[in-house]
Amino acid sequence: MSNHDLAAALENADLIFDRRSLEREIARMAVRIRNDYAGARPVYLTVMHGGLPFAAQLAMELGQRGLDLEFDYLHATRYRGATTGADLVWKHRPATPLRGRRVLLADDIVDEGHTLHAIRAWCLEQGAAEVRIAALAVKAHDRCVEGLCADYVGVEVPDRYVFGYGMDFHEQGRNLPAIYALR
Ligand SMILES: O=P(O)(O)OC[C@H]1O[C@H](OP(=O)(O)OP(=O)(O)O)[C@H](O)[C@@H]1O
Ligand SMILES: Nc1nc2[nH]cnc2c(=O)[nH]1
Repeated sequence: MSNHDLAAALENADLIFDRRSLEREIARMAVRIRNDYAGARPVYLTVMHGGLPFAAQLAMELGQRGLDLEFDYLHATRYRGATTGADLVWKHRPATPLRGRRVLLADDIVDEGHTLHAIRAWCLEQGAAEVRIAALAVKAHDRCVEGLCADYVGVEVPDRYVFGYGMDFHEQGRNLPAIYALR
């Protein structure tokens, strides 16, 4: 049994976005993305693990609107189950050649922005023609890396540790269909 009990965390957290409101925001985001990528077939990179539920939901909304995607994924982590960030560790890099391609990154959250900043830089080093970021959530504070800004954002979350809809509480709770913020 983990020291970090999910049931206790839920008791000590506020539900800030339920599934219906998140999926409504994802559908809105899909309309913008589909319009921006008309005639294109982007490489769609899911940032594991946290980006998985959001990336799946967004992909379906895009497919419904006629935008085809080339799927691949990567895993770069700096939290590794903890609630504060450290150095970024790459666990998997995408196999798809990125040279000359339009890349769309799908991740759950931009907090301090270090993760997506490094991932975007790596994609550009690989020769990507363009890299855009779709994030389910951005955290409201002024500690974000300069120059890192998501192109497509679902919701803004408070400056508290959040979990659910892909985001973990000590590697638990990723498949909760809502976002919670610890008090
Ligand atoms: O903006 P930052 O402060 O860099 O934090 C955001 C990153 O943190 C989380 O990943 P994490 O390192 O927890 O890996 P995980 O997706 O495997 O949980 C999240 O999925 C983002 O990728
Ligand atoms: N689960 C989770 N992961 C994060 N990575 C960066 N910030 C957060 C956060 O608030 N919650």
